Amino acid sequence: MLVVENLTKRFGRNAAVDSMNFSVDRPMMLGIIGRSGAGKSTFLRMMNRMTDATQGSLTFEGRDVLTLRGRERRNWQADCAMIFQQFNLVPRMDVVSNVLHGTLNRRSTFATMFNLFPREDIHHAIDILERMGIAEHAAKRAEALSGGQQQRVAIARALMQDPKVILADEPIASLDPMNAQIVMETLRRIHEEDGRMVIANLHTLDTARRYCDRVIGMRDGRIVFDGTPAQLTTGVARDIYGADDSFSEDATSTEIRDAARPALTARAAATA
Ligand SMILES: Nc1ncnc2c1ncn2[C@@H]1O[C@H](COP(=O)(O)OP(=O)(O)OP(=O)(O)O)[C@@H](O)[C@H]1O
Repeated sequence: MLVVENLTKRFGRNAAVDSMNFSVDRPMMLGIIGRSGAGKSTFLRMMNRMTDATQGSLTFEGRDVLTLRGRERRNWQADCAMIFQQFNLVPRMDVVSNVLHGTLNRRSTFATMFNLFPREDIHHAIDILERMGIAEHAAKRAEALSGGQQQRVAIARALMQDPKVILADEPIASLDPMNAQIVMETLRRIHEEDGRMVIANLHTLDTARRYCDRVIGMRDGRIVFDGTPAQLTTGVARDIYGADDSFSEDATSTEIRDAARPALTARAAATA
């Protein structure tokens, strides 16, 4: 279904992604972990065609993604929706209009200029917001919502595209543990109920273990681990994060715990 071969992205002499190879044969929840700068975002951006690869190939259901041009490329970007750490909503725009912006690629310039949305799209947007548990906020400005609610609006906007794949670039890195859990459960539910593939860059081991079917570990642009959550032992994690014997699982945890002992993220651990 997804085949990645020798995928490489160089920025000058630096290989952000270095000969990445893996394949996925069914829709699943795939987590990509690794310390800051490992190449996780660059991979998602190549898959979504926001960044061009230097070499290699990526095919999805037989579609040669990296060679798509024009309308075909835009169609792929609709099939492959992306959500981001900072939500990327229009803060002063109401929630339902933000969600409706997920249909932009199939609307005319005229309709876009005057913010005209077909009635059925508006109903569909509200149905999706209901599914996300935030329909009562539909008329509020996006900036009035909490981070967790804003991320669910961003997921709703992605679902408006009816994508085959959702790419989530550190979707919970800006959220408190409670909201992080709600957002991860939402992504898991979208995978299980709709059969969509979810690929999520994650900073925390326990999140990857808990929600993903398979985990890829990256270090310096290379895949250094590819396996099940059960195979992701502390020793393996130490390899991925490049930490020494003092590496502690706690340092990569977002578990809800005593507020007096806030959990450090892996990013914090890696840069500490
Ligand atoms: N536009 C760019 N120009 C130059 N170098 C870049 C660019 N984008 C990324 N890089 C470099 O590529 C490498 C991988 O970056 P990338 O953002 O993919 O890592 P990451 O694992 O997603 O890290 P983070 O978790 O901090 O986002 C880093 O060394 C980064 O500095």
